[in-house]
Amino acid sequence: MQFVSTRGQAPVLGFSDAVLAGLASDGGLYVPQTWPQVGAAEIAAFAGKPYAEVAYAIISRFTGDEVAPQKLKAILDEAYASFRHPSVTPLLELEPNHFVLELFHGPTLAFKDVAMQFLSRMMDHILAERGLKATIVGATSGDTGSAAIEAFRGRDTTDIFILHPQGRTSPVQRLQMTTVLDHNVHNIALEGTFDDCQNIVKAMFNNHRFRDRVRLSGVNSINWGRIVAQIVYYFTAAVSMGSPHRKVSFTVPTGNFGDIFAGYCAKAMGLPIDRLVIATNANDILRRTMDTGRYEMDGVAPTISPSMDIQISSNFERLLFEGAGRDAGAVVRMMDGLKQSGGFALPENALATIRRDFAAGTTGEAETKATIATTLKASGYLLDPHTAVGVHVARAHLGATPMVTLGTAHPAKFPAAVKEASGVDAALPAWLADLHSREERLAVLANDQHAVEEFISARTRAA
Ligand SMILES: Cc1ncc(COP(=O)(O)O)c(C=O)c1O
Ligand SMILES: N[C@@H](CCOP(=O)(O)O)C(=O)O
Repeated sequence: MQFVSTRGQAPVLGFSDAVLAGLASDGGLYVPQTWPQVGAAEIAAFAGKPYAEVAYAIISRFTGDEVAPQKLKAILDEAYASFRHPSVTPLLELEPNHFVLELFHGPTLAFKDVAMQFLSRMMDHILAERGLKATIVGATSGDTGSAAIEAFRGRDTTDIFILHPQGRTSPVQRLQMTTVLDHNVHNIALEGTFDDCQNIVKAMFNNHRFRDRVRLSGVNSINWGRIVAQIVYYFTAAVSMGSPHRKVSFTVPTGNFGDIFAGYCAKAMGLPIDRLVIATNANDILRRTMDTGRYEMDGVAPTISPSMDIQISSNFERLLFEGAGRDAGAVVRMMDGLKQSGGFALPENALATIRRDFAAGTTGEAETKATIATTLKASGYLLDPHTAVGVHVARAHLGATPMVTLGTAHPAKFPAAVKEASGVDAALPAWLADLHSREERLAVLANDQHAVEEFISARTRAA
């Protein structure tokens, strides 16, 4: 399997090189050259299989012969043994025809663990085989950072540097990152927003001298290695709802568009998905884009679902590439518009294609809190604020087709918001119970690419 950049100028790469590259050298994102297909009989046969086995069936289509079958199986078995639920990503019925796919049974209580537990082992394997070390960078609004740090901590092949927006994550999210004191873990609290963190990460990738000198690699969902692992749970969820004989819709609390793009990939591979519903919080750039056909930035407002406080939704570029008929030139024009004037109009063909597969809705702050409270009262189920954004939007899109809302985080990651909405204290699990008394280590840096590069250069072992 080969991977091409959405901007058409970077070299075509195999799986391992695409994973190590993270962002393509032309600033684009890697996507598979073609979509491998999974036939109806094979989908049906996934029923009742262990999660790691389904993961192998999906992911091996992308790794091809680059990773030996036994090695890939071992990586997946180990990755999903770290989950505290035997199904890994269990599905429960919230109300008639509406289900929640719980993606938060991994070590850091958010859906990011599903991909990160795989990616860290895969990168470790690729680097060890080549006798290399890499510098991992990531931008986080809270969950990617903790999942990445947990997955990469203590590894010899990598040093990891995570940028989070100072004061804009929940305290639990921050502590899950800053209390990990392993020698290869470095936390940077940036004086800026998540978008600033992500801009600096992308700018470091586009500084080719720096990128090559420290052997830069990324763990945000710009890395194809993240997306590929997130495709799997769309298959397991749909199969347990009766696919391929029955269509299923998904509502996805959305920020950087990685999670919902994985749903699009599953559909492109043959999974009978009806609608993919984008659920945004008050930072509703994607819902507005769907309504108006223009992607227009207008500032980020802090919300009680902070992991989705995003304006520059990186993976939307992958969808634009697909929607525009894989016209890399059109993608470059749109991304230039974003850089120069903070917005762009979608070409008509792209908008029509995207509207065929996707719908969108927004949940405001008051509605998020009300959804947490009313859901608890009606069904005894405690939602985290991100999943609540999804549940509220999903309810407006319920129909004959079963709807699955992705449960992206555990409520205990956002105790203040959950308590305010429901009166309930969401307790951390035993392995995190002493989180608030652990020692913290972090560096506060200005929103300045040069300062971040100097910080990394002085500490990485990969240079
Ligand atoms: C809890 C939670 N929900 C939803 C999202 C949005 O997911 P994505 O960025 O893949 O759209 C995030 C962050 O990515 C998150 O941490
Ligand atoms: N919400 C994310 C933001 C980064 O998203 P990613 O999926 O691209 O890594 C977070 O929790 O950090």
